[in-house]
Amino acid sequence: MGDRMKEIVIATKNQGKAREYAAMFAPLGIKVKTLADVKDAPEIVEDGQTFTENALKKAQTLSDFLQMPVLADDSGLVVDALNGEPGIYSARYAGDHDDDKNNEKLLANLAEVADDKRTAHFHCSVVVTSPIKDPLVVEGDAYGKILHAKRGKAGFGYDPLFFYPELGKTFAELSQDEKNEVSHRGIALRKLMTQLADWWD
Ligand SMILES: O=c1nc[nH]c2c1ncn2[C@H]1C[C@H](O)[C@@H](COP(=O)(O)OP(=O)(O)OP(=O)(O)O)O1
Ligand SMILES: [Mg+2]
Repeated sequence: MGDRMKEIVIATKNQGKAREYAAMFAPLGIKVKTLADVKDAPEIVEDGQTFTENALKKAQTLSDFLQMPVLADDSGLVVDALNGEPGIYSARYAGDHDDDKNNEKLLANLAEVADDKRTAHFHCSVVVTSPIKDPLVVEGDAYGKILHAKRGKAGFGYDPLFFYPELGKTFAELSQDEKNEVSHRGIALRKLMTQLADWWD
């Protein structure tokens, strides 16, 4: 990592994501800032057709505004029995960023679906852009199953319904470090780390 890279700006309003990035960047001595720390940040409309398009738009909009490198994360839950829904619409599936309503709608739509058909994965596209360089793009996926009721209080979003078979727990039953070790976001960020220092300098 370049000597000057002590801080990274993430184009996110999601405090759950921000906590996860903060935990993963902390051991590297890198502090995380988010849209909450940026004054008069431009509005970003997530109208892409893919996670990666949306992440590119979030990052590029803010790095053009700040004239510095910016990271963005577009992520969501892809449910096989629902033809990939909610997918890129995960944040506004039922209510706009209403996790409880989103989880209720997911359970309702899966009510008739048998256990062995409740497979799903979380996807995460992470992009780093700059005003002058080609973007870095990485992705990660975590595979599991959707339960019939919530379990656990940690995490955010769909975590309480997402059962991760390898650990026999939902993502909401994992500590921050445990989740980062296996999550779509952790996988994507570890891929990014292998390229970020070269890109940054
Ligand atoms: O690890 C996760 N655990 C549980 N749920 C998750 C996770 N990762 C994404 N998700 C869900 C939450 C939200 O419903 C959507 C993300 O939507 P997404 O647009 O990427 O994020 P967002 O709008 O909350 O914040 P922002 O765009 O400002 O980064 O997928
Ligand atoms: Mg969003």
